[in-house]
Amino acid sequence: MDFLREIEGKRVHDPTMMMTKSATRCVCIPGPVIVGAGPSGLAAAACLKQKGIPCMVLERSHCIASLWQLKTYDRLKLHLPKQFCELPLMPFPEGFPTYPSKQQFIQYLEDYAERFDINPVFNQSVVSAEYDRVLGLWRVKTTAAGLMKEEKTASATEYVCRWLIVATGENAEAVVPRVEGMEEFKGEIMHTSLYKSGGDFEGKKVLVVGCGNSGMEVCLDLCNHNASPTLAVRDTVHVLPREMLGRSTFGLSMWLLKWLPIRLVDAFLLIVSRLLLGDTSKYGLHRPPKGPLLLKNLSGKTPVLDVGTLSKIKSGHIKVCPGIQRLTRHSAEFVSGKSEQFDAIILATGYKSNVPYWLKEKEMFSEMDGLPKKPFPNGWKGENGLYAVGFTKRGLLGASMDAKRIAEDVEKHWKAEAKQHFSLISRPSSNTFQR
Ligand SMILES: Cc1cc2nc3c(=O)[nH]c(=O)nc-3n(C[C@H](O)[C@H](O)[C@H](O)COP(=O)(O)OP(=O)(O)OC[C@H]3O[C@@H](n4cnc5c(N)ncnc54)[C@H](O)[C@@H]3O)c2cc1C
Ligand SMILES: NC(=O)C1=CN([C@@H]2O[C@H](COP(=O)(O)OP(=O)(O)OC[C@H]3O[C@@H](n4cnc5c(N)ncnc54)[C@H](OP(=O)(O)O)[C@@H]3O)[C@@H](O)[C@H]2O)C=CC1
Ligand SMILES: O=C(O)C(=O)Cc1c[nH]c2ccccc12
Repeated sequence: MDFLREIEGKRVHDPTMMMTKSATRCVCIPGPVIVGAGPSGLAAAACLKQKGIPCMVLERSHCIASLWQLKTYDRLKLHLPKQFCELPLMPFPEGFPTYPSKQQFIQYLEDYAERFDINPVFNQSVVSAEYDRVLGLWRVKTTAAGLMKEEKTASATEYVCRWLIVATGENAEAVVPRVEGMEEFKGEIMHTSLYKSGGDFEGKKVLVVGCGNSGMEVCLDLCNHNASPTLAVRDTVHVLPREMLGRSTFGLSMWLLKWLPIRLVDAFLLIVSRLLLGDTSKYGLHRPPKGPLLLKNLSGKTPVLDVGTLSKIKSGHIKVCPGIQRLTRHSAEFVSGKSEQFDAIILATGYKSNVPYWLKEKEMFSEMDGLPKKPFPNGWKGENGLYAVGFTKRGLLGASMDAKRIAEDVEKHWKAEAKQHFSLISRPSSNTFQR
């Protein structure tokens, strides 16, 4: 990282330093700092690199794409066809199947980082980022992830930069709901981010809470490993077949949306789903009043793309129950008043952004959900060189769109500033300082 310049060692004016008597390293970055080395951060870095703009990527984990490498289950595949999941500037390898496996996707991301020579600084958790109006620069503070408290303070670093690109993702933290009686329950309670395989639950009765794509697929996986899953569904859900009429449901929807209003495309999706899947409400999966694409657009709620779970529900291998009321030592009581014994509980209750915890600038991101306040497609740009990549609720496709826009925008400023800099250094008088 030859473009780094350590501009300051000990910072005597730093209040934390005065308290801890330790040093905060301060590093000045000429280009943007990108927070997060997931697909979004990598895409932004690649687009910048292609334009000759250096950047620094900070990652709290020890590897790239930590969500995919560390927090997803073994049987996971992309559930949108590969052409909708490619990052900019580098297609998937020819031999990849339509729905690449998690391992294939991770390999692609590793190759992507190598191809664009992206070398994130690992084990760096960004704990605060603040715009310094006097300097006109961002101050991004990190601690070394995984260290003890004292060591963390000792290894604190402040990165100073002109542009800050937030790429920490919509899925940065697991949502773990409070359920009455949770501490009494004797079996294991695990969030899907820690779930790997149904093999760990063979022969067990498992309650899966939440029926998004994770909950539905985990039920199928449990079933395939001879466990007995029950799915707790507290609300309505759209289940669509992953494919219809020989095409991917997602691809077909995007194509139809070019010609037809969303209302009609939704009506079409519901008719075909009814023909292929039957009436899902017969099995406890009631559909929302709004159509699947309209609901996705308005609330970000992703329809479930069925990869075989529904047939296991129909055959009775997966049971469906209403939401949980409370837990006891060995059982769950549902809102219907019924209760049932379980050996383990898997919380498929989703994820949330962590931006409000560390970004001190409060204009761009909502404090409520940690997502940009401006609706799609305008959420990528904030004030004073602040950007967001991967917060569109439109998966990897949305992240790629953001990354390209951000790189184009930064390039404008980068060129303008380089020009200014050049004209300053090339002016004869600029060689001498006039006091
Ligand atoms: C199980 C699952 C399957 C999915 N499948 C698909 C799919 O098939 N197609 C699709 O389009 N989308 C899918 N998604 C959506 C998913 O959000 C994207 O695939 C993608 O991972 C988003 O990339 P990202 O870089 O924005 O976020 P992430 O992949 O979450 O990466 C963010 C990175 O930022 C790091 N980070 C977070 N906070 C900090 C901090 N404070 N300091 C430093 N680093 C930090 C994290 O460690 C992480 O490495 C899936 C999501 C899940 C959970
Ligand atoms: N193969 C693939 O490509 C896969 C992709 N994904 C993607 O990953 C992302 C995350 O998906 P997922 O992990 O399923 O999370 P989601 O946010 O999509 O779903 C969470 C589910 O948990 C329910 N829930 C939340 N809180 C509670 C609570 N307190 N009590 C009961 N139920 C609760 C929600 O219900 P409610 O609707 O009522 O809030 C919802 O059904 C999505 O974008 C998804 O599409 C996930 C798995 C596989
Ligand atoms: O996987 C996700 O959560 C996505 O955001 C991508 C996605 C999956 N299914 C969809 C249906 C409509 C729009 C986006 C998606």
